Amino acid sequence: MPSSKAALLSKIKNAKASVKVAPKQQEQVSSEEKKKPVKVTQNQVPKKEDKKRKLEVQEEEEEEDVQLMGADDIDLDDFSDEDDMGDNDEFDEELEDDDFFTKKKPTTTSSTKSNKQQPTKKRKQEEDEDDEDDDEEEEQVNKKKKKVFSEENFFENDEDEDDDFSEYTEEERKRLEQLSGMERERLAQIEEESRLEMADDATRQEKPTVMANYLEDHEELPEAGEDQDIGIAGVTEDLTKIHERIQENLAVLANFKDLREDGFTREDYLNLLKTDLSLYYGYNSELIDVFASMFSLPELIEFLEANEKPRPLTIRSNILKTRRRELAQNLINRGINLDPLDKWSKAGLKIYDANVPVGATPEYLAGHYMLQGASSFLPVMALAPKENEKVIDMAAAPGGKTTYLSALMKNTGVIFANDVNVDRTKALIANIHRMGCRNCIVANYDGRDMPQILPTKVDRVLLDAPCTGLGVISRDPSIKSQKGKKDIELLCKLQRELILAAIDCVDADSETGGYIVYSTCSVSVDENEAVVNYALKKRHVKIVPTGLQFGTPGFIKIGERHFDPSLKLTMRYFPHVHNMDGFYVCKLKKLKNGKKLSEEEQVREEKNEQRIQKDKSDEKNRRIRDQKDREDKNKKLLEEAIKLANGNEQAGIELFQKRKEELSLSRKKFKTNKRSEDKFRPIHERKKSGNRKQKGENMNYV
Ligand SMILES: C[S@@+](CC[C@H](N)C(=O)[O-])C[C@H]1O[C@@H](n2cnc3c(N)ncnc32)[C@H](O)[C@@H]1O
Repeated sequence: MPSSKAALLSKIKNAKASVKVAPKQQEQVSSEEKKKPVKVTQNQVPKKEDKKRKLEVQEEEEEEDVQLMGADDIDLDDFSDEDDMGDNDEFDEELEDDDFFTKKKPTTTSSTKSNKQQPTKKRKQEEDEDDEDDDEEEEQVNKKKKKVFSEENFFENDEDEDDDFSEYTEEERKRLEQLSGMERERLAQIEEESRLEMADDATRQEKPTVMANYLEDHEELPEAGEDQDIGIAGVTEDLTKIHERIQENLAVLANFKDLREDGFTREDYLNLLKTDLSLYYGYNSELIDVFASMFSLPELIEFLEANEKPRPLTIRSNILKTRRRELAQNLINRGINLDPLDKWSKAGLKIYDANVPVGATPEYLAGHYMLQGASSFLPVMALAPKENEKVIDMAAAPGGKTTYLSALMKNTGVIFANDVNVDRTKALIANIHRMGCRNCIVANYDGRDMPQILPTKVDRVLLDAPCTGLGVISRDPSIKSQKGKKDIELLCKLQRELILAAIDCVDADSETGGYIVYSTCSVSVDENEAVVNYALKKRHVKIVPTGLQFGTPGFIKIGERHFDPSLKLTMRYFPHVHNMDGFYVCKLKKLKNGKKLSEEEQVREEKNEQRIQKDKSDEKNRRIRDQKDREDKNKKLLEEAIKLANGNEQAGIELFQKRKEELSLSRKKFKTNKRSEDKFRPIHERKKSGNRKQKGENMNYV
């Protein structure tokens, strides 16, 4: 340490002493109290013994909790499926002798709760480690401090001095008393300056050197959206190093003003971060861009991390064939370790582990359940079809949602289960049969054509649209590298066309329904909010609440893009927030049949309508005029005929009628001649003469 700094610190010690402890107070402190351990300040670590005791108490309490909630004592009412059964009397009656109430689940179930126990142990271990860390840290801090002050040779024998300045030698106290107020102020100022200087030193020492380190190993910084070689040409750096750089970069971006390295912009750091994220997690740069535009940086990391872990395995019990508690019991007997899915579902079961393949049990083959991700329940619950309704599942294969719709409708009404992919309709048909659904008609059309094909409008439509699958990356990691902006673009065009078709299939005047649910298993805004926003502009629909108990509201603003405020009624589900597949659910109510036009289209349409009306009235006036002309002509002819009959009215009328017949005959002859001539003339000329003929007819008509 430079000697000037040592001198400065020595002054500070004196100043601290003078400011902190007034001589009078000092006298009041008994010698015994002086020997007491220094009081614990905010930054100090609590004593190990206290911490240990606290942990023991905490652990005892948690053990009690775990015992109370132990696997053997699971409340079997949790398996009730009454809600989903609706008012179906057959299922509503309680099973009085249901041994589910008395039987305990096999002890293997305890692993279902081991999640609850684990944290306690883990926490204790962590706390112990923390304790050790804290102690080590404390020791190190003390060592450092001792070192600093021993350099000053000031309080070198006083181990506690830097924790508290309450103990001073007689000599020091005398010196303190001699200090004038001004000196104290001056020294306080010096202390402050020195403190700032030291803080600055510390910051400088801790400042991460992300960019400098990167440029030591690389020729230049990565450009925005640049994909780095990974796998094929070999990973350019080891992942640990990339991970460390990600952490440091995040720290810099979180405190950019203080931690940035000179000469680098925020954008440089962001580009490097995105490149590192795509290398570390194995995404193409386009997808990282898509996600980075949706989440804050810490949330982006959480999302990417969540995609690395599997989601819980869930099944949906089929109330057309069984009750959930019955199914649960049967599966437990087969060694499957499960629990009710959650409060919000009366049909779902969460599987922890199984000794048998869950997709091949006799119960599965008999259609007692469907293997289905928890988030796939949600669009069907939002659509909430009623018994005896007409419903379309526009993109239905392999039928997870169709079969749920069928169960909620208790096999009544009709479901048009459609899918454009003929191979996938085979799986759809198989599932419909296995699950005992008798109200489904399977169709194989492009959903966009359905409004024209279906003979009738329906009460509700589910459009579980084809999408990029950006919400189910943990199930299919190939999405990370294989999907990009082009896929999003193509799919959102199809999604827009499908959503309009779905709306056009619904009867706005349906007495029980008039609803459309749009869902995807993608998290991208383009495939979700942007599609619904488009539909709001094109059709007479409004967004209504989904009726789902949880979820994150849809985006109404992202970057520069703004959507209709009602989009906050739509629901999003994220792997890192809800521990389920990423999903989007929007419920629409159809207000009026027909298209909704843009302002420009409306003006055009109105002008067109006015023109049609004008044409109609012109035609009417022309007819009246023609009629009047004919009457005038006839009157003139009759007068001429009477004149020719020398005033004999009767003879004049006869002459007039004869003349009319002659005119009529000559007109017929003219027509026939024209037609036979026409046969030998080219079509375009015939048309022309036809036009002329019409005009001529009008002129000759009497
Ligand atoms: C997300 S999957 C549907 C999953 C299904 N709803 C379920 O729960 O089992 C999307 C489906 O849309 C189908 N599809 C794609 N384009 C379509 C179109 N133009 N019309 C109808 N279906 C389409 C795909 O074949 C695919 O089966």
